[in-house]
Amino acid sequence: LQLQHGRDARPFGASVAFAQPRAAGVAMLASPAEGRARLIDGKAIAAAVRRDIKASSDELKAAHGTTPGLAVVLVGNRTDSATYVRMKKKAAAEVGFYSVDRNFDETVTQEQLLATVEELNADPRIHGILVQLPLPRHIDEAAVLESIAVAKDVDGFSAENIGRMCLRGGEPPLALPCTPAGCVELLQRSEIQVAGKEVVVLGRSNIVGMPVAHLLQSMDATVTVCHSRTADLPAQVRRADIVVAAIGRAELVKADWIKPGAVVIDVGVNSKPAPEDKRGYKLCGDVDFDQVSLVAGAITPVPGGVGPMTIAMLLKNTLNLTRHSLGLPRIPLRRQQ
Ligand SMILES: Nc1nc(=O)c2c([nH]1)NC[C@@H]1CN(c3ccc(C(=O)N[C@@H](CCC(=O)O)C(=O)O)cc3)C=[N+]21
Repeated sequence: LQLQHGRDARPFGASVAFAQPRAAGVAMLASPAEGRARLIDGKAIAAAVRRDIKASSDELKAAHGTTPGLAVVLVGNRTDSATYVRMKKKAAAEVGFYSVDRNFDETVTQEQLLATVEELNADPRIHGILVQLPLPRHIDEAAVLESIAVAKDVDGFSAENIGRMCLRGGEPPLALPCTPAGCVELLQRSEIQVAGKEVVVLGRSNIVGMPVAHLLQSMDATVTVCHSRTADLPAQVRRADIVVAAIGRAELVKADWIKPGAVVIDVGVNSKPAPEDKRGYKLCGDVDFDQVSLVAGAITPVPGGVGPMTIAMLLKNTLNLTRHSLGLPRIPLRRQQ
C-alpha cells in the first residue's frame, strides 16, 4: 500500500496538529476497519490561514502604508455565484482588505466587461481582480480573463501564470489558482506527504482539475488525470494514494473505488434534495462521504473542506500581489515538503 514508497511515505506520521498521533500511519493502514478516516477540517485550517494573512497584512500596512485591495466582478443573478462573492467580500473585510465590487446584469456586453477590467487594471488601490465564473454564454470568458493584468490575476488563471506553474525552473507564477492551492495547503498543513505518491485527479477543468494535477506533479507526485472519456474510472481511482475529486457529480465516488488508507480530497460542490433542510437541499461533494470515510485514511468534508480554503487562498494571493506591487518577496505559496 502506501508504505511501498519508502522512507517518505508516512502520510500521517509525526503530526502535532491532531489529538491522537498514530505510529507512522502503520496502524491505520494495517486495520482500516478500526474506525473512520481522519477528518481534514478545512474550516479550521482556513481560519488559521486567515489569521496568518491578517497578521502579515497588518505588518505590511504598518511598514508601507498599503492596504491590499481586491475587486470582484459579478455578472447575472445566479444564487451560488452571489453566495460565493458575498463570502469572498466578507473574508476580505475580516482580514482588513479594501474591496470593491462591480455587479452587472445578465445582459452586460463584452465591451462593458472589458472596459471595467481596464479601469480596475489602472486603479492603484486594486491589487487583485476576480471575475466570478461562469459568465453568461454570450461573453467570451477567455477574452475577459486574459484582459486582466497578470500582476492583478488573483485567480492565477492567465496563460502566463498557468505556464509558469507548469514549467520547471524559471520564474514561479505570481498567483496559483485558488482551489488547487487550497488543496495543497490542506495536504501540507495536515502533514500528508505528496512526493512519490500516486495521485488520481478526477476532472480536467481549467480552474481545478488541470492546475491541481500540474501543481501536485511539480511536488513530485505521479499524477493521473481522469475525465468523462476515461475507460474504467473505479479501477484508476483504486490505484490512488491521494484522490482529488473535481468532476461535479454528486457522490459519484464510492467506497469500493478507494484503496484502504488513501487520502480523499473532495472539491465537488453539488446540491442534493434534503426535505428536512429549510432550503430543501443540502450541499454534497463528488464523494460518497459516509461510505468512503469508512475506508479512507483521511478525507475532506463538504461543506467545510476545500471551499473555505479556496477563499483563504484568494486572500493569500491578494496579499502576495500587493507585496509584488511593492517589490517585496511573496509569502511562500506553499511550504517546502
Ligand atoms: N473566478 C472564480 N474564482 C473562483 O474561485 C470561483 C469561481 N470563479 N466560480 C465558482 C467557484 C466555486 N468557488 C467556491 C468558493 C468557496 C466555497 C465555499 O466556501 N463553500 C462552503 C459552503 C458554502 C455554502 O454554504 O454554500 C464550504 O464548502 O464549506 C465553495 C466554492 C469558487 N469559485
